[in-house]
Amino acid sequence: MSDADERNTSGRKPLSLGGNRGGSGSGTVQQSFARGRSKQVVVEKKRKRTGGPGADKPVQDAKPETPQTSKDKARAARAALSAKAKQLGLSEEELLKRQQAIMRARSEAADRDAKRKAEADELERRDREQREELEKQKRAEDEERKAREEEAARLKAEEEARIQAENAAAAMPPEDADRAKPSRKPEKDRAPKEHDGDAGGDERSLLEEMGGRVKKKAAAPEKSSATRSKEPKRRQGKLTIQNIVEDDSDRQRSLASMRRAREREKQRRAQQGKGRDKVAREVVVPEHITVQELANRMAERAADIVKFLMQQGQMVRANDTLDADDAELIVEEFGHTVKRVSEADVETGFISSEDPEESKQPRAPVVAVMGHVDHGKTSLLDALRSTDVAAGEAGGITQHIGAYQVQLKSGDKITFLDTPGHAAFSAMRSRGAQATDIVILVVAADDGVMPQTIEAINHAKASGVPIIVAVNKVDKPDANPDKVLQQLLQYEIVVEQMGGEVQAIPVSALKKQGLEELAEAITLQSEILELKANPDRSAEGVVIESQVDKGRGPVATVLVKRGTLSRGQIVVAGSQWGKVRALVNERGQQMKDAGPSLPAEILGLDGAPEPGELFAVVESESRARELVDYRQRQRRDKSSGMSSGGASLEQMMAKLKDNEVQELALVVKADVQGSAEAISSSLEKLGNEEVRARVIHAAPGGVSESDVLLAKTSGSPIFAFNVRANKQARELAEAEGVEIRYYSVIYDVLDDVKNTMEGLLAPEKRETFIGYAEVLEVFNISKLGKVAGCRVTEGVVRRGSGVRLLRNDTVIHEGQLSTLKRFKDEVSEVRAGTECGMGFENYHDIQVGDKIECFTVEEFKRTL
Ligand SMILES: Nc1nc2c(ncn2[C@@H]2O[C@H](COP(=O)(O)OP(=O)(O)OP(=O)(O)O)[C@@H](O)[C@H]2O)c(=O)[nH]1
Repeated sequence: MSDADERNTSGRKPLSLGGNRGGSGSGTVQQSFARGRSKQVVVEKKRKRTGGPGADKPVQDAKPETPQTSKDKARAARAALSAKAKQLGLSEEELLKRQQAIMRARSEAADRDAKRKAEADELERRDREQREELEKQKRAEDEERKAREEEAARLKAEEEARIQAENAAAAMPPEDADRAKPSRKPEKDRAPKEHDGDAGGDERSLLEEMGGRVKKKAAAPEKSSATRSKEPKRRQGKLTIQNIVEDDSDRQRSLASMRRAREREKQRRAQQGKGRDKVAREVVVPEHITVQELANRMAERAADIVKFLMQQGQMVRANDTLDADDAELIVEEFGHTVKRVSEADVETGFISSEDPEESKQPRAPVVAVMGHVDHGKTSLLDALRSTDVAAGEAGGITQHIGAYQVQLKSGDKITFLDTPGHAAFSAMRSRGAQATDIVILVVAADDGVMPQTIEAINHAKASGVPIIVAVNKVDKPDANPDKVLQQLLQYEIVVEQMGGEVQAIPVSALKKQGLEELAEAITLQSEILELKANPDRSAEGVVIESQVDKGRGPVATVLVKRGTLSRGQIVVAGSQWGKVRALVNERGQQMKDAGPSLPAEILGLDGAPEPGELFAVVESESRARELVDYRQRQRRDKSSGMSSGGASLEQMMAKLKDNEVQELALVVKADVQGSAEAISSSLEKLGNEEVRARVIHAAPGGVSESDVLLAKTSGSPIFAFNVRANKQARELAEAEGVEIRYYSVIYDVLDDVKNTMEGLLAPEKRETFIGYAEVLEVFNISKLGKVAGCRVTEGVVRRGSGVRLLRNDTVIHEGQLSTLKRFKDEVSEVRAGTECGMGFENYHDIQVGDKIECFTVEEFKRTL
């Protein structure tokens, strides 16, 4: 040790383990040189680094240390070691060994860690290499596959091109075929490219496109199979003609499936389309519409509507009419939208607005002659016209309206309407008043004011038409004109003679007295009224009368109110229309045209219009048809009112239960429209709250087959007034069991119907009391139920008679006496003071002490 210390002082590194214990071992070795020379060399042995931080320190510190500091440190370390050994109770040796052992263990742990890390790095590297290898491989495979596909497509295209070229060559002359071959090839070459491009899109888009092109469709499955599995890849790999054939068979299957897909798509679109239409449809709903028509407009089935309404409790048929509200509900229920319109819009412009004042010219007054029966209306008109119309009238009653124009001596013209005087014609009279400017009220001086005189006054007043009173028959000895004028006061007709404004002219139609004065009065009145009309426009007016003439067909007597009616014009009158074939005046003369206030018969209509209806010239046939169709529809709806319009189950039940009112349906045919109307209005006035007549059809003309059919369906007889049934109608009526009754007097029609209706009246029931019985005992008899053992206390009891069971003087049952026994025998009657057994029909709650009242009921026929 001391040697070492000496050498150290000479600057040599000491060879000691102790001083360099931390990181390296060092010592001196004898190095021999040539020729026996030797040298002491200090050898320092570096220890391997250990992982521990404590272990590093001495090594790091060792380098920059000078030998002096190192020595000091070694000393310090030794001192610390000995201090620590002392502290732990160990010798320095032991502590040193322990520390060496710890160092070794640390070094070994560090080695293990390093080894593990190296292994992990190695594994990662190998894995990466493997992945790279795989990717490389995959890329190579992809390239190979692509190349194969292109090759396959090329071969196929070539094959197809070849086949087509062969076909073309077969079809063409040889030189054309040669030319065609190269030109078609590039086209075919392009085809697979198109494939590739399309294949980029997905399969669904192909289906939706529905191209229907075979090539496109063929590409889809091929591509999809190639991307989906490896199997087709293998198949494609072995590309032979066989392979292409197999591809063809694939294509066949694909086509079939595409077709199915196309069908499915079609269906889906159809359904979608349907749904869309349903929502989009706007349904025009007029005021009335049949179920069928509504179904058509909604593009639904009528049966579906019927079914729907049935579910709602309404029983309708396809031909039944629904009102707009019902139709709207249905339309909305079926998922459509509603557009309500008024069909009446068609009427707009039929009657035009007022003409400008400057276009108007004076016109003749239209005068209606009204009054009570036989007060001399016709005679007065005759006198005014100097023609005898009254002579030709059957039974002396004017059965239809007439219109005539007369020219006075002064040149003034007056149009007269001869309205009938019978009460049945009141409706028509009211129309006459509507068409008139002045009413001449004929009152017979010997008879005075009568019921129909009053009616005429009321009509005239209601329509605001001024009245001129003609006090007729002043020639008669018992004539009292003043009395007539006084009577009229009651009805607010104050004549001039009485200080009023109404003109009253005493006349005698028979003696032709006072006629001029009457004409003057009319002229004066019309001057006051300033009657004017525009003659230079299309004609409008009113139908006065109509009939179906055997030879001439439908004839309508019209009064032109403004404009001028000419032959050849198209006229709509009520619900009839036609081209004016002829215009005839009251004398039977043909006219070319008819101006304002002129009455004329027009021929050429397709039916007889209703009196009082307005007529007008229209510009075209189509316009006429449109109007007439609408009006006829309106009439049909009106006449079928009850049966159509949606009879609900409730209504049906109510109708069945409600037998209180009986209706007698009737069909009336008459010689002229006026008679038909008169009869139907008179008939409808008949009846009471229990029974009434309903005229379902009243028209002029003979009885036709259609009338018979109508009567048959409504279960009605036909009342033919002054007309006959044709042969076919007669035969049909016989076959169908329809009764046709012929009449020539209106009263007979009314009487007959009245009698029939009386037959429909429920007979009157009169009850007669016949006896009382008292219940003494009640027996239960198995077959009969409860039977009362009674004693008849008053009168007589009869089997089958009506009975009332009274308990404490209260009626608790009313019914029929079904059992009446004396001992064990059934008897028909039992008299007072006798005991008997009594049983009720369907009633068994009888108690001892009850009273039984017996009565009979008699029925009496009722009259209206
Ligand atoms: N003495 C006399 N008799 C008259 C006069 N006017 C009419 N008569 C008679 O009275 C009767 C009835 O006359 P019509 O002209 O038919 O009477 P109407 O009011 O037209 O009768 P209807 O058409 O049935 O409503 C006839 O017999 C006439 O001869 C008259 O001024 N003096």
